[in-house]
Amino acid sequence: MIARVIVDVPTAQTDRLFDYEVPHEWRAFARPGARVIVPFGPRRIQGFVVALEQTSEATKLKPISEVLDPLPVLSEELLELGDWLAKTTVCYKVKAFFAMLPAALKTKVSKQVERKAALDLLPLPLQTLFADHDVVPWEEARSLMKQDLSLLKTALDEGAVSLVYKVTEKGAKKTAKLVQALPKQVEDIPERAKKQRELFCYLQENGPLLTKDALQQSKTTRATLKALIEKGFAEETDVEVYRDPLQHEQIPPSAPLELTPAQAAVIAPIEAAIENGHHEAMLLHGVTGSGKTEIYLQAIAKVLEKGKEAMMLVPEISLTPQMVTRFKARFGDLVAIMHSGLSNGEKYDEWRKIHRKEVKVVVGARSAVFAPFTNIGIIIIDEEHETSYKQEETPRYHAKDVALYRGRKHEAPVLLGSATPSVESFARAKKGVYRLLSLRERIKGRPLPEVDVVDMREELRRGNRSMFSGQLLQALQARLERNEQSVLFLNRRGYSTFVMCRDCGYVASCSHCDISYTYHRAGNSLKCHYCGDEQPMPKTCAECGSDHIRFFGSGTQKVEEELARLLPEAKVIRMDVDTTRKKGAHKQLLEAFGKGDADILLGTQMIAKGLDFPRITLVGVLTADTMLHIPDFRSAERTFQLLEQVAGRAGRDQLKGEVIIQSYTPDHYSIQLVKSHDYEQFFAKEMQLRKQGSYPPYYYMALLTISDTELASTISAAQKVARYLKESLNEETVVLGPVVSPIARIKDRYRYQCVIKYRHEPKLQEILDTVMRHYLRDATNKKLQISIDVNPHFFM
Ligand SMILES: Nc1ncnc2c1ncn2[C@@H]1O[C@H](COP(=O)(O)OP(=O)(O)OP(=O)(O)O)[C@@H](O)[C@H]1O
Ligand SMILES: [Zn+2]
Ligand SMILES: [Zn+2]
Repeated sequence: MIARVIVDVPTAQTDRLFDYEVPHEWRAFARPGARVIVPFGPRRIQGFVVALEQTSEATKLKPISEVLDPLPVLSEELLELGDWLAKTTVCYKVKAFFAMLPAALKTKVSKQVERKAALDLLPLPLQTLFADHDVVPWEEARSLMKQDLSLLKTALDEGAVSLVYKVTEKGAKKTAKLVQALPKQVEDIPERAKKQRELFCYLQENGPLLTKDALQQSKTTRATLKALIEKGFAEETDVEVYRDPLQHEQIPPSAPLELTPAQAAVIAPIEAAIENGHHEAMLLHGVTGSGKTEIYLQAIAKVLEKGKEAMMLVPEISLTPQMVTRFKARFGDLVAIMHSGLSNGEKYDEWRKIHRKEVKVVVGARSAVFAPFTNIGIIIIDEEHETSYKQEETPRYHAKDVALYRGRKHEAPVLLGSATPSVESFARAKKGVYRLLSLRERIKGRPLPEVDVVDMREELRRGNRSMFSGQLLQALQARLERNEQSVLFLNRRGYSTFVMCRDCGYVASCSHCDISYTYHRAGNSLKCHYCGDEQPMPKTCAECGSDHIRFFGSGTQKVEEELARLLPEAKVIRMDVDTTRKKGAHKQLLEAFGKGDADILLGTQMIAKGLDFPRITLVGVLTADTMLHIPDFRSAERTFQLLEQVAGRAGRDQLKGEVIIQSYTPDHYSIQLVKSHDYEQFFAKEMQLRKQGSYPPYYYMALLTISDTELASTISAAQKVARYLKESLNEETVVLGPVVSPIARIKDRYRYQCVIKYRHEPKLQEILDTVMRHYLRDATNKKLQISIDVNPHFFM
C-alpha cells in the first residue's frame, strides 16, 4: 500500500504529493486525512495522507514512520476544501490544511537517544550520560559527548543505543484522577481509622468521582485517601478530561421566545431550506435590536430536530460573552465554543468534542468555519460585514467564502446577518444571488435612538478645547441625575497616541518600520506595533534637542482622566486592551456594568457590538471621523457600520435612547446618514462612488506585496512582477503599480505593491500561482517575499 503525502515543508518545490510505503503495522490507521510522521531527507517531519494507492511511479519508496491519528483529523470534505483553499487563495496546501486544524495538532518532532544495552556495559562517558535517564535529547547527548562523538557513533552502530523520534503535540490531552471504592466491607477497615471509613462510605455511595471533587465534598485529605488506596479499599485511575472554559458557570436554561410576525416571516424560508435540505445563501438585514439572534437560535433548534449540526460564527467571540451565554442557555452541553481567547489546549478540547460527535453546535470566531462536522444543517454568520472574518495571513481566506463552499457541499442554507451588511453582500442580495430577508423594526416597536451630530470645529471656535462638547457633557450629567447608564465610544483605529515635538514637528518613529511609535503610559515608553520594538520615552527631541516633546492623540486613559475632572461623581468602567488583558476580565467588567456598578462604560471597538443592557440610554461617540481618513475605498463603509452599531446599543428596552456623535467632518454622508439610520440610502450613495472608482462590487481586486531587505531588489522584482501581470492578464484588467506600500517598511523589509482590478479573469489564479512559484523557487535562501491577497480587505 502506498500513501500519498503532503509534507510540512511550505516551499514551492515541496508543494506536491510525496509517495511513501505503508508498513504492515500501520495499514489499519493510514487513512486519507490522518497525520503521519515521515522521513524527509535526513529529517523526520509531519505530513498529511491525502490518498492511498496500490502503485507509485517513484522508485525506492521510504516507509511511513508513524501514523499520528487513529481517527483521521481531516474528512474527505475537508481535504477537498483544503485543495480549494490553496487554489483560490494561492497558498501552499500544507498551510491550508493546518489552517483548518487547532494549533495543538501541529506537532514537533524531536530526536532522542535511547539506551538499549545495560548501563555497565557502556563505555564510561556514556554511562555518565545515561546515569539518570534512559532517554536523552539528541542535542544534550551531542554536546555532552563533544569530545567522544565517535563513541556515540559506535554505540549507535552496535545497537547499544538507538535513535528515537519523539513527537510532541502542543496541547496534550488533559487527564485527571478518578477515584472509586473497591468491592470490600467497611468493617474491614480498622475502627480507629474513622476518617478512612467515612471516605470509603462516601465513595461507595457516590460512585466514581474526580479525586479533587471527592476530597473536597467529603472534606478529607489526600493522606486519608492514600491510606485507603494502599490498603486496597479504593483505586485511582487516569481519565481524560476537557478544559472547560465555562465550567464554573451556572447558566440558567432559556426557552424559545414567541416570534413576532416580522420574525416569523423571516424564519419561514430559512426553516423551509432546513426542512428540504437544500442550499441557499440568505442575507438577513435587520436593524439593531430587531431580534436577529432569536432567529438564529430557533433556526439552529430546527436543525437539531432534523438530527443535523449547526455552525454559528460571530466576530471575535471572546469579546461578546453575552452572546456565548445565550447559546449555552438554549443548547447547553451540545455547544462547543471556539475563539481566540482560549488557550491552545482549550481550543483543542473544544475541537475534539466536535470531532468525536459529542456536540452538535459550534459557536466561534473565523476559524470555526472549519469545524469538523460531517452533517451540517446550517451555517450562520452574524455581523457578516465584520473585517475579522477575513484572515490577514496565509491562507488569506474569507470565512464567508468557506461557509458558502461548505453549505453547497452539505446542501445546507447559509445565513448571513447584519444591521449594516457589507456593500458587496447587499449588492448580491439586490441582484437576487442571495435571498434578502429584512427586519425593519426593533422588537415591540421600540424606536431606534435619536442621533445628533456635533460639529467639533464649532466647539473649538467657541473656545472649548476639551474632548467633550457642551452637549455631550450635559447629556452625561442628565443620565447621572436620572440614574441611567451611558456608553462612551472612542474609535482607536487609524488613530494612536504618537509622540511629537512641538517646536519642530518631529514625530518619533520606529527605525525598522516606517511607522510612528505609540506611547504607552504603563512603562512610560514608546512601542512599535509592527515589530514590537520598545524605547524609553525621550526627554528631548532627537531632531532639534528641544524638551517640548509630548504625546498627542487621545487614548481611553486620557478620556478617563478628563471624565474624572469634569464629572467627578461618575463611576466609570474602562474597557480597552489594557484593562481586558487578563483572562475573564472582559466578562467581569461587562457583568459589573450590567449590575449597575458604574454609570459610564468607556471603551474602544470592543464595546461596539453585542451589548444588550436595558439601562443604557445614551451613547456618545468621541471622534467619529478618525477612520474616515484612512486611504482605503472602504473607509466610509466602515465608518457608517461602526457608528450604526454603537448607536444600536442605546434605548434597547423601555427607556428611550439618545446618541451624540462628535465629528470634525459632520457633513460627510457616512456620518449624516446615521441620523436617519438609513442603510439603503447609504448603500445607494456608496454604490455610486464604487462605480465611479471601479471598486468592488463592480470590480474584483487582488493585492500583491513584494518585499525584500534591499530597496533596489525590491523595486526591480516589483517591476518584473507588474510587467508579467500586464502581459498575461486580459486587456480590460487594470494593473496598478508597482508603488510603495502605505507602510513602506516593516521589520527592516522594504515593501512595494501592485493592485489588480478585474471583472472577468478566469486565468487569474493560475497566473498568480506562476508568479509565486517563479519568484519563490528557492525562497529558503533568498530574502524576497511575495504575498498575494485575493479580495484584500486592507491595503497596508
Ligand atoms: N420574539 C421576541 N419576543 C420578545 N423579546 C424578543 C423577541 N425576540 C428578541 N427579543 C429580545 O429583544 C432584544 C433584542 O434582540 P436581539 O439581541 O436578538 O437583536 P439583534 O437584532 O440580534 O441585535 P443586535 O444586532 O443589535 O445585536 C433582546 O433582549 C431579545 O431577548
Ligand atoms: Zn524638535
Ligand atoms: Zn518597528
